[in-house]
Amino acid sequence: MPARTPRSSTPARRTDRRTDRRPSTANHHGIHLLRSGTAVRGLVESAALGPDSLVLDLGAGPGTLTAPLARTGARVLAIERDPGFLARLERRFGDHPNVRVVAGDLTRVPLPGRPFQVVASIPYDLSTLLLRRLLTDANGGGSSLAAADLVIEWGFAQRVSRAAPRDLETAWWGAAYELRVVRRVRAAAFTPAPSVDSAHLRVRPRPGLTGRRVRRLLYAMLAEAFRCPDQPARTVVAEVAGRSAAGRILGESGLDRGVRAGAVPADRWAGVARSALGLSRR
Ligand SMILES: C[S@@+](CC[C@H](N)C(=O)[O-])C[C@H]1O[C@@H](n2cnc3c(N)ncnc32)[C@H](O)[C@@H]1O
Repeated sequence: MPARTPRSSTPARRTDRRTDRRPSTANHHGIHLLRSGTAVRGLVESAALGPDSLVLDLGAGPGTLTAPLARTGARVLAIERDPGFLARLERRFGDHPNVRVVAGDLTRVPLPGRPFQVVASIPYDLSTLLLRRLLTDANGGGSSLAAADLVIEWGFAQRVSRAAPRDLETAWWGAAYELRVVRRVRAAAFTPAPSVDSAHLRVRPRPGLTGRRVRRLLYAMLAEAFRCPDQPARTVVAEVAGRSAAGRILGESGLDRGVRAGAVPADRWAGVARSALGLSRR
C-alpha cells in the first residue's frame, strides 16, 4: 500500500497523550497505514464476522481493512473524515452492497443502537477517547459494542490490558471486558513506519456482568480499592458488601485474606462482585 499524504490536517496515528512519545515520521499528518497482510488477516479472523454482523472500521483511510471486512459478508460502516480518503473509499465501495462509507468525526459520530463490532486501526491520539465511547460504564451507559479488534499503540495496549491495573478507569475496563493483546504489530507493518510498535488488542465483554446491580457493586468495590490501593482487599469487600459477608466472599473468590486491594487482578474483582450478590462466578 503506497504512502499517501491526505489533504486535511487530520491528526491520525499520533501517540496517545499519556505516553509522551511521538512518532518521528516525516509524514507531518502522522497517518500510518497498515500494510501487513498478517496483521490485517489476524484482525479480521479474530472478529469472526458473518452476514448478520455489523462492523465499524473507525478511521477507514483508503480501505485497507474495509475490503477484507466486506468480504466476510458483514455489513460494514467505513467511517472517515479526511476528504481525500473519503473520495477514495467512495470510488472503491460506493456500489458495494454491504459497505456504507460514512463521512464523520470519530469523536462524535453516532454509534449504532444495535450490537456491533469494531475492527479498526484507530488514531493513536484518540485511543482513550474511543475506548470511553465504546466501552460501557458502571451504569450500563455507553455503546452496544459486542466485540472489538483494534490496532493501538503498544504502550497503551500494555497499560489497558495489565492484569493489575493502576487506575480506576482501566480497572473498570479490565473487570467488565477481557482486554487481551493478541500480537505485537511492528512499526514496519505500517507505511510510513511510526517510531513505536503497535498491538492487536482484542476486547470482549465478560459474561455475567450485564445486570445493573452487579455492575454497580463492582464499580463501588473498584472505586474503594483505588481510593486506597494499599488497604487489604478484605476491607474493601467489608466496606461495600458488609463485614459479616467479607470472609465468605473472599473465600469463594479464591483471594488471599491479606492481599492488597491494588494487587487484585481486575477480572477477580468481577468474581468478587458476583459472589457478593450470590451469583455463580462463571
Ligand atoms: C491509523 S490510520 C488507519 C487507516 C486505515 N484504516 C489503515 O489501517 O491503514 C487512522 C485513520 O483515521 C482517520 N482519522 C483520524 N482522526 C479522525 C477523526 N477524528 N474522525 C474520523 N477519522 C479520523 C485518519 O484520516 C486515518 O485515515
